[in-house]
Amino acid sequence: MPDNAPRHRRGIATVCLSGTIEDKLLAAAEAGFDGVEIFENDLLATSQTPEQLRDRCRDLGLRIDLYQPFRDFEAAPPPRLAANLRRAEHKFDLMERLGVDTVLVCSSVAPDTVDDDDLAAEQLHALAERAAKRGIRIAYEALAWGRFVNTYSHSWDIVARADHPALGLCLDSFHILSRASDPAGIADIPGEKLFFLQLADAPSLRMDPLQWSRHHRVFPGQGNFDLKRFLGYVLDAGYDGPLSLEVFNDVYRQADPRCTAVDAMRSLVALEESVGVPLPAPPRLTGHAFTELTVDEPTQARLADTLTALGFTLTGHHRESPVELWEQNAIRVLVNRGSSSGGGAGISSLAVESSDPVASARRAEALLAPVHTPDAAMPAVTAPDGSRIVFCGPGEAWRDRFRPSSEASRAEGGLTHVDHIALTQPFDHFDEAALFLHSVLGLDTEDNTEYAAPFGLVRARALSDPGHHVRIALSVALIRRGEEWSPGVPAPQHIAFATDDIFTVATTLRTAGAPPLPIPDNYYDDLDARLAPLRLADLREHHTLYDRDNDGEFLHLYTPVLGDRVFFEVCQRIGGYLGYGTANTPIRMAAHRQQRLAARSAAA
Ligand SMILES: O=C(O)c1ccc(O)c(O)c1
Ligand SMILES: [Mg+2]
Repeated sequence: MPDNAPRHRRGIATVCLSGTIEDKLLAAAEAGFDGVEIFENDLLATSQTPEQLRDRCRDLGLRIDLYQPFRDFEAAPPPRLAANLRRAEHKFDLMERLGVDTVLVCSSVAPDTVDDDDLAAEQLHALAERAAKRGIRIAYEALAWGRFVNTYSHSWDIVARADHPALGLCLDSFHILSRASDPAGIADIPGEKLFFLQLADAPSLRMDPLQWSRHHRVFPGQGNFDLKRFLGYVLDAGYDGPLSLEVFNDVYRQADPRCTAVDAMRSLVALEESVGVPLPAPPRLTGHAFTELTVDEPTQARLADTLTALGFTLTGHHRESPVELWEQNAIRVLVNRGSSSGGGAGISSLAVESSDPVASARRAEALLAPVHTPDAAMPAVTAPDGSRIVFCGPGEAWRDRFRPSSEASRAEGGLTHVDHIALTQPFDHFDEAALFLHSVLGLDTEDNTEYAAPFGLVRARALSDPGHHVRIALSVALIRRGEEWSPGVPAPQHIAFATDDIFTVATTLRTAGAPPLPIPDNYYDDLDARLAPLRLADLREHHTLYDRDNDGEFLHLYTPVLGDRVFFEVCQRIGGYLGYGTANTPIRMAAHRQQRLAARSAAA
């Protein structure tokens, strides 16, 4: 898209959003969409008349861009054509009342569909002829699982054959990319024959396309499809209709539609950027400026003890708020003695060093992130999990807010910098959070795994800036956790500190009376069998976990959980290892569980 071209209108299908059509329309409008695709089931379930819906959309500033879907029309056995046309006329009546001029006809899936392109073209021509009389257009879409028509090139062949001005194509990125069709041919289709464009991404899965499509679609940028390339061909063809999102997804079906709509809009803005619509570029990130923990009264002493044992020093007090600054080399932990949001302690802010905090905030704003600028030099945004991300400039201006402690200089312990921050996401916000970090901060996904943990399946996705200065590891339960098994347990979070000498850190911890989280012998026996690390005895002695890949090694240990949710990791990267030791996470979880039970029975 050239810079000065009017931008494409932005749309969303009601099927993307949870709730009834009233909730969906409001959410779409509030997120700034220009139009909607009305999914038939949403219309059937409302008591509003089509005229009322039309007026509601108009009042909300939404154009109804598409009515969908109309199924099993083309290449029906000829005796059924009359009934199909009658069915269509009913829908045309409805569309007139709604004030929508384009209907999506998806390729037939009926078992008795006839394998005959001439018949398909002839029937679609008859449909278009009737539609044209009423000012209606037919957008024909090849479903990836269509009985005979399941590729865009096949659908284009039939549309070209039918040759009617009221008949064109609906292209849906899912159907095209899920079958690994080459989208390059789209550029050769005349733009005026592209009536509608539906955009969806999806994770790579080996799965029947229908199941994949109906349950696992995600918004652009949240999956593995190359939508930038796809959209490039569509725009090259001269398409000038709306960019409309059509995502069938089990999580979004039950999530707050207002969050989903904002997430959806963010995905579209980011996709537009990838095809040349300008946004403020993401400034370079150079590290974690500070991380703030909000801690309740009962947990404060334990946190102070743990930080001390890890080699931190209390170096300052906030001039206005009950916030302490703890430091060690390039690590700054803020301890906010305000009331935590539950669970004893929680990461309330994550501050990154940006080469241009004001530009970071401008980009965030363009991507619909809630921006707070109580201090223009240090703007902040709220992430989907509710935590704050603060953009700090290179000059450490934030330090002015702290009165240095008289008792302490900055310690020079064995921990050097923040390696990563790990945040368990609320069930409904995982894909949204990953897209947020990717688009707003410019982080890229570098690790995507799933594993079976003691309390269920976990999906983990780590994102990092290109220089590996800011790494954020997200995880989520794959299936919503039952409350009975884990009543009120808040999502765990941890900060991982880097060291060049993990065994010395472990020894220091033990000497300080705060030994690392115990790891069972079974783990080390297996480690010996699998990887036979050179320093197995040291690993075992120091309760240090181990991982290795082709590029290097990873050694890591953990503290117990403080309160119910926060703990620390200490890790040492050797060579070019870029992972997070994710394979060891179930071991760590079981060990934390054991420690929690032991603490509980000691208290009883
Ligand atoms: O899953 C379906 O049936 C369905 C319906 C309409 C669409 O546009 C689509 O892509 C899929
Ligand atoms: Mg579709």
